[in-house]
Amino acid sequence: MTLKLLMEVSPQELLESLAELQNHVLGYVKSTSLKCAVDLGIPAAIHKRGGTATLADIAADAKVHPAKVADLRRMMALLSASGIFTTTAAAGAGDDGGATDDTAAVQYGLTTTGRFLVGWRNLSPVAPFFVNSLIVSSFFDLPAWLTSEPAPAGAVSLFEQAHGCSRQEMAGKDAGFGGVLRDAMTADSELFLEVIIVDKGRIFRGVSSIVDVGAGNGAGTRVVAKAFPRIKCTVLDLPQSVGQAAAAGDDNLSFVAGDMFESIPPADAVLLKVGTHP
Ligand SMILES: C[S@@+](CC[C@H](N)C(=O)[O-])C[C@H]1O[C@@H](n2cnc3c(N)ncnc32)[C@H](O)[C@@H]1O
Repeated sequence: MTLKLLMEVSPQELLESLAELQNHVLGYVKSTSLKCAVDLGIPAAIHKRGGTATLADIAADAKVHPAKVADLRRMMALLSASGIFTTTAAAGAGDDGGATDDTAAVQYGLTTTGRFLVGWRNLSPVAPFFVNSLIVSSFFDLPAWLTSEPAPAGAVSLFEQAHGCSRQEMAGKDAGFGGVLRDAMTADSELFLEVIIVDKGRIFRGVSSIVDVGAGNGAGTRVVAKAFPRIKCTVLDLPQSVGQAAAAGDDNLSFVAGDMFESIPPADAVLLKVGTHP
């Protein structure tokens, strides 16, 4: 088959196909590099410097070892080609016959996507969650999951099949995972509800009570409660999720521990949002 294919395709097509395959098998380098940039605070460093920074600035702020600045440049090039950072030639670069220190030759900035990783309501916590070893490793079980019989009581998620418990249960057992899950859910919910309020705020008109079903720690519900102080907001989630969050209620925000399949507190409207799903 391969020999026949080799005779059918042009050398150009062959090279393009091999490059495409490499792109796929190395796809994880893109997401792990993004997580690395977030872990090292690179988007925040660019933001703090007024929106642009040289490689030398970034290496200094991110405390990259001087011997590895060339590797940092490669990672920045990958993330620039992937739409996270912009690159522009720094003023004066290239005017000196190549004598310029090339760590100062390029200014890195943030694309619109990159800007969602910094500042108010930023989404940077979703990177350490989605690129967490427990989440990523569950995808190695995809062939077994696809070919196995569903459990009699309903489908078992890929995560459950790989780790023997749900993500919420894992969050209870592994504090590190619990932290990245909580932070990702909070960031996702807060931004999502802000967007809904800005873009579709009229849907809240005339509503005097809302119950947010499966609201986790209620981060998104809190955004609604703050924007509409006259709406009585209720968070409903399982006891293990409501737990400590319940202590942080507000005048128009309360928490109810319960199972949505048993009962849902009465309200004018029900909010059901599912986010941060791998
Ligand atoms: C993926 S999180 C979504 C949290 C939040 N709504 C968001 O979009 O970020 C799903 C939530 O549903 C909750 N949940 C799952 N089963 C539930 C049930 N039977 N009753 C109430 N909440 C439930 C989980 O505890 C978890 O907090």
